[in-house]
Amino acid sequence: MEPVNATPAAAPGEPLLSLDELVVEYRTGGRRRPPLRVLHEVSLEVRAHETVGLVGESGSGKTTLGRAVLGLAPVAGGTITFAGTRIDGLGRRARRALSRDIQVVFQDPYGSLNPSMTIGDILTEPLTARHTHTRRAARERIGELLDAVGLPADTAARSARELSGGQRQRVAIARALAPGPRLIICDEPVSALDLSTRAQVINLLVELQQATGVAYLFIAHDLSVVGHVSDRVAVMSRGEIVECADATRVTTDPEHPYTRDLLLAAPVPDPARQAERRAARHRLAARGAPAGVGAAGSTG
Ligand SMILES: Nc1ncnc2c1ncn2[C@@H]1O[C@H](COP(=O)(O)OP(=O)(O)OP(=O)(O)O)[C@@H](O)[C@H]1O
Repeated sequence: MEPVNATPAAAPGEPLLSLDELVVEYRTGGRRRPPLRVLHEVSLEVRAHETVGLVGESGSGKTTLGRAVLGLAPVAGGTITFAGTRIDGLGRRARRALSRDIQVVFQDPYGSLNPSMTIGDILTEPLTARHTHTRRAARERIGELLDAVGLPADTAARSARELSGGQRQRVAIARALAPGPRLIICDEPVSALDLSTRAQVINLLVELQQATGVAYLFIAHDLSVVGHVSDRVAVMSRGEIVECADATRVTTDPEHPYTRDLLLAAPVPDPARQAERRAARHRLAARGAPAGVGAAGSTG
């Protein structure tokens, strides 16, 4: 049987994930055309037990950064280190072993769960795949996981298509938690949910972190959501991190003009600020961001 933890544990505050001058390039037009550079020498650290928010306009490279950590994007330069071990360029087997430590929750709760499987089977897979649990132990663990994410035990017998978006996202979180990871990449985990469900799922993620000590890399385009859950926030624009600091600082006293525009573009009830907000959204649009960036499900 393989060891329960493939990499040594890190104490709270110690570096867990480190990106050092990471470059990602996609080959889009065959060998003749130069590759498309999507991440430009990005450096970022996630410490054990902390949440780092990654915010930026659509197309800035946030998902690509998460995919690079998961070994799913082509790294053309720099390094990725997890708990002291270099993980860029790992072979398939080592990458599979690492999947115990690094998990992911995607945005789309409708696309990320196989509708032809029961929730029990979906949760059994990560528990038995590496022989860490017998089927019987897995059944017990599934009960605990469902309870931890606030779902009744009989959810195990249901299929994903019988569940709401919020319930599905809870299952996706339970699946990510199943192997006992030390880092979960949350890629826009609440963007597809309605406002009240968003708050519930965010609170759940915060509670689970307090209970398990898991670290999050929390990717979103909405600075208010990211600021709420994160210890530190990194702001990404056009494949570069333009600002990275304490979450309160970034959301109340940002240094970079781009971060200030992200904040200003967020929806506010105060009509006196609407003109300011429109101007910020125009500036963001001029940089290539869509008009909705920074505005959580809002208009005007
Ligand atoms: N497989 C791919 N092949 C070529 N280009 C890609 C690929 N994946 C992403 N890109 C490009 O990389 C850039 C960054 O995309 P990415 O999805 O990382 O941005 P994002 O900040 O996560 O955006 P969003 O918030 O819309 O998800 C975009 O220009 C995108 O078109």
